[in-house]
Amino acid sequence: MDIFKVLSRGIKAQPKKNQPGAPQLLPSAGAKVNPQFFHDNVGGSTSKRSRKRKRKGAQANNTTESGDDDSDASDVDYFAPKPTPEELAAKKDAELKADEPKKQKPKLMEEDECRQLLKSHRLKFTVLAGRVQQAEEATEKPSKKKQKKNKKEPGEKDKKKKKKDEDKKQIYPQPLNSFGELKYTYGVHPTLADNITRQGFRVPTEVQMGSLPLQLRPEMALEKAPGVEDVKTERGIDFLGVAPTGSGKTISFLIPAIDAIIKRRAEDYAPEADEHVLQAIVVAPTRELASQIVNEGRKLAIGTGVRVVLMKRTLRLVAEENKQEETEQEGKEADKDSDHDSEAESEPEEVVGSDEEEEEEDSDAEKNEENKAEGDKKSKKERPITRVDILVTTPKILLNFLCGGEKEKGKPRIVKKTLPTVQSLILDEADVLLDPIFRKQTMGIWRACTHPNLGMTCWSATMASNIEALLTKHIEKRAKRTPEQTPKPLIRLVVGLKDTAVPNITHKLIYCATEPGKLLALRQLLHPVSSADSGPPLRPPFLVFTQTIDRAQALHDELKYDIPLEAGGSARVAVLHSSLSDSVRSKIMARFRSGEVWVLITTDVLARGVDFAGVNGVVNYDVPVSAAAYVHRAGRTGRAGREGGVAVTFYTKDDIPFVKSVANVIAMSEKQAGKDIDEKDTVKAAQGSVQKWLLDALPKVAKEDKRKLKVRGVESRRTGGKATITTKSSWERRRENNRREAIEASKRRKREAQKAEKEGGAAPVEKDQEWTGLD
Ligand SMILES: Nc1ncnc2c1ncn2[C@@H]1O[C@H](COP(=O)(O)OP(=O)(O)OP(=O)(O)O)[C@@H](O)[C@H]1O
Repeated sequence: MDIFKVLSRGIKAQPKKNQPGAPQLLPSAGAKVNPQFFHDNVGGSTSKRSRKRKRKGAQANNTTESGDDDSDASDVDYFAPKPTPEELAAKKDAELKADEPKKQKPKLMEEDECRQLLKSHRLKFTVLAGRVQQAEEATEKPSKKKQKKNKKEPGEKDKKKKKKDEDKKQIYPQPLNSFGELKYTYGVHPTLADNITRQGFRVPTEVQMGSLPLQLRPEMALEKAPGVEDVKTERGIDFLGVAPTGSGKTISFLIPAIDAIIKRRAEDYAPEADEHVLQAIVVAPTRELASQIVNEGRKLAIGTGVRVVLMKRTLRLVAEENKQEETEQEGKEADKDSDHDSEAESEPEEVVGSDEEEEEEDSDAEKNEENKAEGDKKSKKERPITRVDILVTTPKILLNFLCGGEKEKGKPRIVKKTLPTVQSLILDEADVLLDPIFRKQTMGIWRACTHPNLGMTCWSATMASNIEALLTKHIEKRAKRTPEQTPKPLIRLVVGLKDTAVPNITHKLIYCATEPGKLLALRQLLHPVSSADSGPPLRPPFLVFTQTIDRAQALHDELKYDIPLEAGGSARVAVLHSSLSDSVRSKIMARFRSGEVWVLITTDVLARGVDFAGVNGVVNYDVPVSAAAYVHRAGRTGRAGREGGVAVTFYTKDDIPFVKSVANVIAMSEKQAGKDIDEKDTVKAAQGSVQKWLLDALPKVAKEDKRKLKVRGVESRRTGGKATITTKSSWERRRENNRREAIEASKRRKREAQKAEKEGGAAPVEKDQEWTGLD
């Protein structure tokens, strides 16, 4: 080793912050983050506990900024003896133990303190359904005349009333102050609790603070809350969690699911019984997200004996035959009562959604696997049943199992099997799972879970009110068919403002006059000429979203040689979409996670749920088709409270109908982050990105058009034409077309000549088919 080099490292002056060469605050820069989003000072003073937490957080931030954190000392002192890995592990364990509160009788917070802490973290709980009073009122149905009259009431009045009612329903349950409380206050199994701390999670995020006590021990969480006399929790609760992207919703549903299984197993222990009984199903819209959930679940379940498995086509589960008549009847009832969304229930047995629009298309690899399996019926019969406690699945693949095969064109599907042992159904990204794209499939799975005490939890960063209403109505209806006839309380937690924000990242809207202009702008981001041109710093790795698979592919073809060979070349740019096979998709994911791929071009298949801790930025090459789509795409950066993420959105004049809603999300995000304080004029916050005068001048888009845009996107980008991604001039494209046509014509002539020769005749003479040369 060069000793001079080592010595010089110790004396080399570190560049100061904000100077060239100084380390930048980037999401991938490290793990020193505070995963909590909000710390408001409520009413001028915060509670003792929250003050304590805030000081802790502030300290962590200060030490990070000043750079004099203890843990960094050994990095600076190059001659200090380095601890062995065993010593480091022992030190970490000791630190974790010191963080835990001593075993003591659970101490609950007083009402006021609780209320202030919840407010300071912007946690808002509402009982959406299942209050005993409500259930009684619901039985006294208003007459049809009265209903009509109510509908005619002026909208403003209705809105005010609705808001008042919602405020009334708000409740203040106990929050989780530290992960240590899980074990000692909420009775979580010690192995599971240890697995949580071992993953390095120190401070619960807001959604974890709010949701874990209620899911684990609802009666205790509501013990000191006022106004909950009519919220009966003996049979558990149903839960709806709406929290920002990257806020830790995954472990919020996995912890209670795993813990419930451990407890049930301990209660119903029978030496001869099968240890693994399917008790929980997690449904996610894409395969990438489903396998990510499996990984998270397995880490949490280490040493607990709980098996978390990813659903596959070839997997066999323990299921019962469905009593078909009963299901039909159920479907008809649901259909009769449906008044706000006919699509949801119009064909109760036809449970599969539109194959065309689905993100989850069958991959070749899976089809081959299936064909092979079908070809050998004998081996299929012999295939053993998979022992599983928690099943993670995409909707279609589980429904195919329940219906006994794939959908035949034009035929309605019947759910032939039920899953009576499932006691917990979890919908991750619930708004998309209950959207028309997946709704019939999700409903089919829900109906197949026939346990009378089935618990339902739904999660997303965005939740439209019609989806929420649909969910509430179905929970209530289902409850009427149970022996108790009353629904469990459905409690909704909203973290921050509902639906609208990605608060901890920088947003940027860039106008490009033409489609090729977008390509130039993207290249400008990749290779900025000067820092002034480059806008916000966008460093690899980053994700680029396009509207369609074809566009993703075309953009990849354009960009793959943009990284110099010396820096990795075309291996640094990759494309991932749903028409690639499963194995290719997972290989690309692994390469992106490991840092080998710097620019990953993709479609909305990666927009939801997928967690890449190191992603520094997101580029919306094509504008997202709705505010929710923007939230999810932009939320792939700045995960777990990491700051420094950037979301850049290009728009052309074709995108005008979408820009307003995107700008509003940006404004809300900045407002939530405290960057803009203008209460009334939300769009003002986005002035840095898009001009307010321009936004004001934009036409309002009709609801129906908005719906069409959401499903189809910008039409010209689907069909190609003007919106084709290419940097070639029209002259070059024409020349290429001519050349291609000439080659094809020549091949055709050759084929025909050969054919004629074989048949013994003369070669055909082509009329008017001369090559006209290059244009
Ligand atoms: N308490 C915590 N402290 C630190 N990091 C956490 C904590 N809880 C979760 N994380 C990490 O935060 C990241 C994001 O979590 P997760 O994927 O669950 O977010 P999410 O809310 O489901 O996001 P999305 O809405 O995009 O699906 C993960 O890498 C996870 O390990």
